[in-house]
Amino acid sequence: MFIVLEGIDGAGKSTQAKLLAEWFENRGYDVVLTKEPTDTPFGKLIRRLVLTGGKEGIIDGAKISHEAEALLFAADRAEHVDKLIKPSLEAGKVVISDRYFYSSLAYQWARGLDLEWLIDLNRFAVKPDIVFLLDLPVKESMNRIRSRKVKSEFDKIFELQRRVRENYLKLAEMFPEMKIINAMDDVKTVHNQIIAIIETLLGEK
Ligand SMILES: Nc1ncnc2c1ncn2[C@@H]1O[C@H](COP(=O)(O)OP(=O)(O)O)[C@@H](O)[C@H]1O
Ligand SMILES: Cc1cn([C@H]2C[C@H](O)[C@@H](COP(=O)(O)OP(=O)(O)O)O2)c(=O)[nH]c1=O
Repeated sequence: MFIVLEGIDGAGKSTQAKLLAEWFENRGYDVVLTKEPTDTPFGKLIRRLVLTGGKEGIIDGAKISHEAEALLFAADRAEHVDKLIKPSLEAGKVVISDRYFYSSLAYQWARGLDLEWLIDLNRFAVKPDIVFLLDLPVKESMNRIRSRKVKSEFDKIFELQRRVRENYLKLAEMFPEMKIINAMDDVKTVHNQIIAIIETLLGEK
């Protein structure tokens, strides 16, 4: 089974991914907990070129184009799918990924790129069985991760996150595997919402 967690920064994805992995492990499943951007050289390249502490990616004094950003995320994902996700699924493991191609659709679309081009670019990515979209107002997510962000960047980040949240909600209407979870609730309640859906899914398998 392949499960993905999506949502804006600070929505609770890594918290819920860990809890979900433990839930499966306690039931005897072999679990692979992973994330994008990855920790491979491709993911490290993205962190160095694109995610420079909340600032725009800069190479030799020039900003990286949004197209180049999208291609870097897709290259990291192609390696992720080929080297970890596909082999793990073929070995019968449960794969839980904190972010996947839906992040590229939501974020790179919010940067002004064409959604159809982004969907085409990511067509190689195997479809998950289910995607939990942890949805919450940007104000709440920003409160949760206040310490992570530079204050001067606050307004710019807020506006981008607002667009990203809207994009995710639009994507949830286009991709039936996406389930919207109210991430405003406490950690345990959000976990229980996720588990209820997983149990239904396991019952169907
Ligand atoms: N349901 C929740 N209610 C309140 N705080 C939460 C909740 N889930 C996570 N947090 C806290 O919010 C912060 C961001 O959570 P995290 O799981 O790292 O989000 P993400 O991986 O989506 O960026 C962390 O400090 C975490 O402990
Ligand atoms: C996977 C992915 C992430 N992102 C963005 C979302 C986040 O703001 C950022 C980094 O992801 P994040 O989950 O914050 O990773 P970390 O905390 O380990 O740095 O990258 C994209 O813009 N496109 C993508 O395809």
